[in-house]
Amino acid sequence: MTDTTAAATTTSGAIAAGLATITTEGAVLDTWYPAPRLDEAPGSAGTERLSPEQAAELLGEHAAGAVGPDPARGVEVVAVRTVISGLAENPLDAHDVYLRLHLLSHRLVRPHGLSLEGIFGLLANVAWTSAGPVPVDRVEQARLAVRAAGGHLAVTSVDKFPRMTDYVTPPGVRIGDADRVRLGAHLATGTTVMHEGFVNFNAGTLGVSMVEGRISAGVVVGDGSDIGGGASIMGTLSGGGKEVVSIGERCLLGAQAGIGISLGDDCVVEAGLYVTAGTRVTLPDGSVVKARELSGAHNLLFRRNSTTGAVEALQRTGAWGGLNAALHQHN
Ligand SMILES: CC(C)(COP(=O)(O)OP(=O)(O)OC[C@H]1O[C@@H](n2cnc3c(N)ncnc32)[C@H](O)[C@@H]1OP(=O)(O)O)[C@@H](O)C(=O)NCCC(=O)NCCSC(=O)CCC(=O)O
Ligand SMILES: O=C(O)C1=N[C@H](C(=O)O)CCC1
Ligand SMILES: [Mg+2]
Repeated sequence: MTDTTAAATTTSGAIAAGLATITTEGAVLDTWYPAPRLDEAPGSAGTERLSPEQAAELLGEHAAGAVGPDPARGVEVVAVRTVISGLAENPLDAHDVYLRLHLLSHRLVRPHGLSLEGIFGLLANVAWTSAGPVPVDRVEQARLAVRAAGGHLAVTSVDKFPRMTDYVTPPGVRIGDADRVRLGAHLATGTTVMHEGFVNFNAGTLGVSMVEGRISAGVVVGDGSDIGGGASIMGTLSGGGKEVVSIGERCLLGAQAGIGISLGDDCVVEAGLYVTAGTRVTLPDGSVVKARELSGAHNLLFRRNSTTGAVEALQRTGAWGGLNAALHQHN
């Protein structure tokens, strides 16, 4: 796993061997790729099943014990090798999508560095359980089978994406609640995601950050920025939003604040203030602009004037204090 996040050239592809969970009807529930890699000339796209010898060679001697049918869950685990010929091309199937999500979480590709077009149609909805992925219509059968063996089936989520840490556990990060980070999140070294924080797929941090709020799909947060408790960064997957928001370096999004425009570097949003693209913002000279006109500007403080109620953007002076180094340097 590299830590430099080679900005993926969109011409490159990827190759990985992995273990896939497949239902008796042939639906792919997941594929885990322990060591994916980028490749400039990977060959033709697609996924092939591996022979036991190939699986041992590419995944290690323990692969043999990890494959085979699991009647309790109604699935079979198979060893596969997946090739993506070009990351700019759209994903072909669920194996391909899983490899792309792994590339992001392994920090081999930054958010927006590959196509994720159509992924919701390619991914199965899965019950993510303590016994592994289970088809949603087989949960009760799996629960009984696990109980019959003296166990207890925990279902942590029912979703198209598993939590990242069950597939990729990047070094140099802290995550208070693993359920809050989906596979496909990109967490740079020095990032801490506290329990209230959330990081979606194709989104995340590019440097040291404190994340106590929500980083929506497509959003990237620059080095040195702090996303305060319960803060919201608007996404574009639902609700009509069109602008993919980014947060620059050394920004502070205050607790319970929200932002629907991009922030440049060294910006602060007051705790509790939600700045949407259409918010009318008063500037120091008294003029009023829509917040979208300030999108990406550096060094601004957004606040709601507590005597007039007007949202104001002020040129920032001084520092908000920055991140507490002690919370990040030992990640
Ligand atoms: C907006 C700021 C940045 C302002 O702070 P500053 O330190 O820059 O300024 P200040 O010293 O408070 O104020 C400077 C001057 O501006 C005035 N002033 C300040 N805010 C004002 C407002 N809203 N309207 C009108 N005037 C205002 C002050 O009275 C003062 O005036 P004079 O000059 O006349 O004296 C702050 O209030 C804020 O919201 N910070 C965010 C902190 C945060 O949320 N961190 C994330 C923690 S996350 C967390 O804690 C987790 C908890 C959780 O889960 O919720
Ligand atoms: O990184 C941590 O750990 C943090 N802890 C604080 C707490 O426990 O309240 C909040 C900020 C980050
Ligand atoms: Mg939990």
